[in-house]
Amino acid sequence: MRFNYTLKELSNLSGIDTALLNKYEKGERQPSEKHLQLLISYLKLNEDDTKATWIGERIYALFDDDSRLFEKAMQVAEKRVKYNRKSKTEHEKAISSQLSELLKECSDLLSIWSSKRPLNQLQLQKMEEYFNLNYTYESNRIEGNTLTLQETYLVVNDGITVGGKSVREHLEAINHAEAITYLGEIIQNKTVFSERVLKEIHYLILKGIDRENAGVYRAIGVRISGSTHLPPEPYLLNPLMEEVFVYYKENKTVLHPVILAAEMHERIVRIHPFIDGNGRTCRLIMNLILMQHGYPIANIKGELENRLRYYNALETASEDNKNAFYTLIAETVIYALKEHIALCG
Ligand SMILES: Nc1ncnc2c1ncn2[C@@H]1O[C@H](COP(=O)(O)OP(=O)(O)OP(=O)(O)O)[C@@H](O)[C@H]1O
Repeated sequence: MRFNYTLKELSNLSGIDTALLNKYEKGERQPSEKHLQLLISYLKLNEDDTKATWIGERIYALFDDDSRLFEKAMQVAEKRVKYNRKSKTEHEKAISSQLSELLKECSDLLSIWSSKRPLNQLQLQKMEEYFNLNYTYESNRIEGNTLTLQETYLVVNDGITVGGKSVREHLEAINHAEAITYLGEIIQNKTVFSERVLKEIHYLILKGIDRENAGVYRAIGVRISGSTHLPPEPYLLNPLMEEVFVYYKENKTVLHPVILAAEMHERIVRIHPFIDGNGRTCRLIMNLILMQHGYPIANIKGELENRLRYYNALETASEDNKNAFYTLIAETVIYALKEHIALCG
């Protein structure tokens, strides 16, 4: 990498230490992603070419002379990239006529629900409290939390400690409720959904439970209990998650919002970027996208039959058949809309 400034000048501009800049220039060290971005902007480098060279160097350093491992890893990466680049037409192919009907029903019910609004402030607040609490209860129930709906209410609303239940279970209820409030703030502030937002939501989920891993991608391999799907190795997380957000950017105005929400849930949970809390975080992401489009929270129920349907749909989705997962989410959205409409009379 050649600089058109003296090291001192560039250091003053970019805030990068001169000794480090010296090593970057001599090729003795690779810049971090943050430094690379700074260098691209201050040196006015071609972003794509510079990033491609940088990634190439990192891959080379990672595999060194192990060409067998290199080829295998490249195949995995290529498969992922192809998967992420699926076009709208391919999505449409995955949508059965029955699912198209369900999506139409979602849109029609949304129009009815939108025409019922605005409700008076108190009515809206009461409804939100009711649905948000149910959502916290069910989402945590999927994850294995044993607090009942009533207990969840007491913990979240009255700060009451329930005898015989662990501190962790209490924190999970409080954290999830807080994460829903955060979704509301994102929508109100019109914050764009990004990787930073994803990590902030995850941070809220694990806050006070696992300080080290809250809001941070995992550094070790994970397995999903009961699933044959093997999430990617940690060194692939950053590029894969970057792809997910490229996908989001490219498709957010193209796909039906219910499909977009389901896709983002499925794509992120398949990568399983966090050590724990992936399910709850992905369900929150899905709901953030739905809410951004005016839909109410889609609450996947935690009772056994429904939980199994949810897991099975994710398992077949990881084998590239997403119809069952899309259908589950569309039906959950329809149920939520009908509940909301019924409550408004
Ligand atoms: N076959 C599968 N492929 C991809 N993801 C799956 C599969 N089966 C289950 N999952 C997802 O993985 C989640 C479990 O991951 P993890 O334990 O990190 O999340 P959690 O939030 O702690 O728990 P939970 O998701 O049960 O609330 C499930 O909730 C579901 O969303």
